[in-house]
Amino acid sequence: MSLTVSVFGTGYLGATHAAGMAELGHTVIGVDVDAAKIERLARGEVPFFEPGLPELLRKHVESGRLRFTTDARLAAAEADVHFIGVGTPQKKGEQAADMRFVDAVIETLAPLLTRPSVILGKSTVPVGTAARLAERVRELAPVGGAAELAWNPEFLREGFAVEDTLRPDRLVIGVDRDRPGRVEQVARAVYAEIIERGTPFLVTDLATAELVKVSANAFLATKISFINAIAEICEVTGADVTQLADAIGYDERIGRKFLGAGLGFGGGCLPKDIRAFQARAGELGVGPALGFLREVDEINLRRRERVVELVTECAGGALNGAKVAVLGAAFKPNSDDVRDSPALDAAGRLHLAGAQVRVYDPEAAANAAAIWPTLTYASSMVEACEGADVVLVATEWKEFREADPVALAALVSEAKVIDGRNCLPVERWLAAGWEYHGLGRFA
Ligand SMILES: NC(=O)C1=CN([C@@H]2O[C@H](COP(=O)(O)OP(=O)(O)OC[C@H]3O[C@@H](n4cnc5c(N)ncnc54)[C@H](O)[C@@H]3O)[C@@H](O)[C@H]2O)C=CC1
Ligand SMILES: O=C(O)[C@H]1O[C@H](OP(=O)(O)OP(=O)(O)OC[C@H]2O[C@@H](n3ccc(=O)[nH]c3=O)[C@H](O)[C@@H]2O)[C@H](O)[C@@H](O)[C@@H]1O
Repeated sequence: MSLTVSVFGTGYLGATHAAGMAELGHTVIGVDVDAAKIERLARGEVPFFEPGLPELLRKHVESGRLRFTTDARLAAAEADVHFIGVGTPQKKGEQAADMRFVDAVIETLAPLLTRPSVILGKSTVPVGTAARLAERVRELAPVGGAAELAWNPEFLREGFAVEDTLRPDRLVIGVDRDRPGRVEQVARAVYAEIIERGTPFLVTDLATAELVKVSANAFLATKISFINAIAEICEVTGADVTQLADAIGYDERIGRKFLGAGLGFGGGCLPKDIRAFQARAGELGVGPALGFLREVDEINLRRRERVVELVTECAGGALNGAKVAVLGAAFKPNSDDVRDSPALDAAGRLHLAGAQVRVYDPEAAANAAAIWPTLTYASSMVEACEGADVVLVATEWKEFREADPVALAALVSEAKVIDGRNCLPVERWLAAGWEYHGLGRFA
């Protein structure tokens, strides 16, 4: 069944979700308060880097199935289902999530709902938010309880956003058990094509759906920090964390995924989500239950310091004036996102410590420069490496993993590389004469 849906927020999540909904056969209206972003999207341009998304978005903009507007009234007038995909960043100077964007959508949209409608929240929110917003919708909507709200968390990964949207591992929808309505049925219609393929479709209460999302991210963050804690032990014992991860990863109960030791996790989600989760647990009087997430955060941030330490050692004990090539600024490859990026953070720390840093990233330089305008940005890997005393691989772009170590060795001043993502073929780099340092291996 083809529906008309709106998506509030057209950032990494919202723009992908809007294009994905169109691909599933629905008519879609993307709504954002950022007029410049909406203008670009309406022309069929994606204002950020996400593989596969430009093609999908353009296809549906051109067919007329996907439109963009800044006018919430248009969405309220035409759509029966409204997704909320606006940001929930960390509050400045606090651990908690800033809910003002989600709240603003409800305050704008709910009074415009003059016919039975369904609101599906996708943003990552503190547990208890959905129940609060459901109440607010009933208060504000002219149709009262005929405007229903459910929570439908999103699990997409940047870099694989289109694939994850169209072929998710599971769909979760949290509903208000005390007010059974038509929301579950509508959600089933929205995702019919995905459900028909046998994708698990879990219907829970509101709190469980909210907690599923933050628990998943907390688990992923914990897994990464676990292996990075072991990397610290490997560094003082001469052990190799990548071999160790392979060995424990063969145990199916553990699994090899997310045991990539290195510079640690960053991005617009894992760091702020584990902090917001701790803050919420504190508010609920169960702070100690999530005390371990503080350690997870600390282990993660220590990896950034360790990289600076390694660069300093490679530069002969002092960073002042050392020429450092930093390859990568994005928080992960196949993304231009630099929010809480370990790569950019390490580059910034090196710069502040007096190193002459030249950063190269195939997609993220413009976003990086907006945060760190005082860093020097090279337009190629070669330009970044020319004359460098130390090369730091900070984001595992394919271009770096597959770089020719012989050619690079001829460009640099000193052939010393720190593999901040344990992603380089070590034997090739050693054979090309490089002094190689990984994290948790060959330290
Ligand atoms: N980026 C990702 O891969 C994923 C993000 N999430 C969650 O999705 C939410 C959004 O994340 P991102 O897309 O990364 O954020 P983002 O910062 O890229 O995009 C947020 C968008 O919301 C817009 N916005 C703010 N107030 C608005 C309003 N009142 N009405 C309409 N639009 C408004 C902003 O202008 C911006 O374009 C967050 O809660 C995040 O935790 C969940 C899964 C994946
Ligand atoms: O809530 C969200 O926004 C999303 O957060 C993460 O997705 P994403 O932030 O796009 O990226 P990940 O692939 O999870 O990587 C996060 C960070 O962990 C790092 N990482 C990942 C894996 C690993 O083994 N080691 C490691 O250091 C990456 O380099 C990156 O900095 C989750 O994987 C998604 O399921 C979730 O929907």
